[in-house]
Amino acid sequence: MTNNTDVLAALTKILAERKKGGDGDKSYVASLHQKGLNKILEKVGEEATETILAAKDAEATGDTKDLIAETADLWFHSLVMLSHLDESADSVMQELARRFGVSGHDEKASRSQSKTTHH
Ligand SMILES: N=c1c2ncn([C@@H]3O[C@H](COP(=O)(O)OP(=O)(O)OP(=O)(O)O)[C@@H](O)[C@H]3O)c2ncn1[C@@H]1O[C@H](COP(=O)(O)O)[C@@H](O)[C@H]1O
Repeated sequence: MTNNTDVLAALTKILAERKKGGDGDKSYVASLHQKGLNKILEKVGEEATETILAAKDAEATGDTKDLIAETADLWFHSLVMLSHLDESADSVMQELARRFGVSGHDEKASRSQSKTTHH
């Protein structure tokens, strides 16, 4: 795999295929779908915690190797979660594209403004 965007697209395709079917003994992703959403969410939570611990270690040691591996685990399991709910990375990329260039502070202010308008 040469291009980072290709990896995401290829992985998205494999994840969709695994969701349609697959032998849980041979495929980790198929086994997660068979175990169900709670198991997938448990993995997302576990990998999020491991990512946080790795980030603290990276700050202390300057070594980011484990941080990169744990973040990859977290992203991967988040993609399985999206796929389980018939969503994909593409929707998340579209949401990030929509937000692109809008300051986080401005976006938050517009959220509270629309809340007051609705009340
Ligand atoms: N990117 C990944 C990927 N990243 C992490 N993992 C797996 O995620 C699992 C989670 O790691 P853990 O250490 O938490 O595993 P564990 O302790 O055995 O898990 P539990 O028993 O506690 O649930 C490991 O088995 C890893 O191998 C992945 N498994 C698959 N992929 C991709 O998904 C594709 C489809 O995979 P299969 O469905 O297995 O063919 C592969 O070709 C890869 O591209």
